[in-house]
Amino acid sequence: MSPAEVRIHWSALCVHQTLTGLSQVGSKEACLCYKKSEACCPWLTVGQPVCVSEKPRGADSSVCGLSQEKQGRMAAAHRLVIVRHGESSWNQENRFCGWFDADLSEKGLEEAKRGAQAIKDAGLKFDVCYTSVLKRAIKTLWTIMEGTDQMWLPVIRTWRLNERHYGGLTGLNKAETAEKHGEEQVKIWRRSFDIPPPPMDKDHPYHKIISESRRYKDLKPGELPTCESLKDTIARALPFWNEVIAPQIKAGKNVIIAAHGNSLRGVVKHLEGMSDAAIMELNLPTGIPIVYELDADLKPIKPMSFLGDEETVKKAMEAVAAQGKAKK
Ligand SMILES: O=C(O)[C@@H](CO)OP(=O)(O)O
Repeated sequence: MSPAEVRIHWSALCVHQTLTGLSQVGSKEACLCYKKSEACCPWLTVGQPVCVSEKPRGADSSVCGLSQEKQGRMAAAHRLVIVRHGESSWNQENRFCGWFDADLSEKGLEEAKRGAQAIKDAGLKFDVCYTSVLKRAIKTLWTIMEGTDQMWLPVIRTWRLNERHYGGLTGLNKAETAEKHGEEQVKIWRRSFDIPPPPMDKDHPYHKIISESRRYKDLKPGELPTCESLKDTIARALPFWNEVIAPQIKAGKNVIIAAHGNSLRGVVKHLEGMSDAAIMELNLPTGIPIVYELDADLKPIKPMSFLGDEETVKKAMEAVAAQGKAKK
């Protein structure tokens, strides 16, 4: 067995589910796992053992460490921080939100404040901030800027980082929708890669407030969606990533993106080269900043790292996944 080359955060393993030995991962004493497919984790080689703990069982702790040479080879050229907004009032009510401009709940504001503190504690500084045109993401960003004393930074807002448009499901309770249509169908609507929810008709209660909002007046014909799959969301977010954000990162700017569960899942899928199947299982927690270390080509050199304790992150991800379950 060749020595483990990468120390990996266990929650990142659970996210990708492309590693063997996951049953051992819950324990702090977890040992070696192996990547089994090319689906994701570009920083790992298939068959390469990876260490999922500080001290793998039955192995010398030096097995975990990166050699000096490896550390040099894997040095990050850039760092990117992404953060999903804190809990919104519609997250709290468990309603499909999409392009509806729900505000942060009190808990969401507290989550954003904790996220700000974590960024401050990590000493992260930014040069430019990107967010959507929806207040739950904008306020999360403000809270982080305030809490880290960086309120002077430039902020670029774009509809291209908006949440995925939930079409006709907008405003519906997720658990009630699961009772009516089944949990499987709701999972398909929430997490499938290319199956969109039903479109939002003109007589939908939230059609006017969303589609006639002044913030979208400059969109070109055909750009204003009536519903979006994750694939559609990526298709409108990626041009902004490629044309605006990526060049800034490559120019050496420290970037933070405060956006939404699904627009950020799109960014993660793109960065990590995740398969359409693997992205289905990724649920991003609200308000917990995520740090990526990137090489010069903006490929991650290690798994995403959460600025939050493992247990909180795990629970928050599970809670997001469970939103689509029917009430018992
Ligand atoms: O309702 C929404 O807009 C999103 C994010 O809150 O939900 P989901 O996690 O179901 O994609």
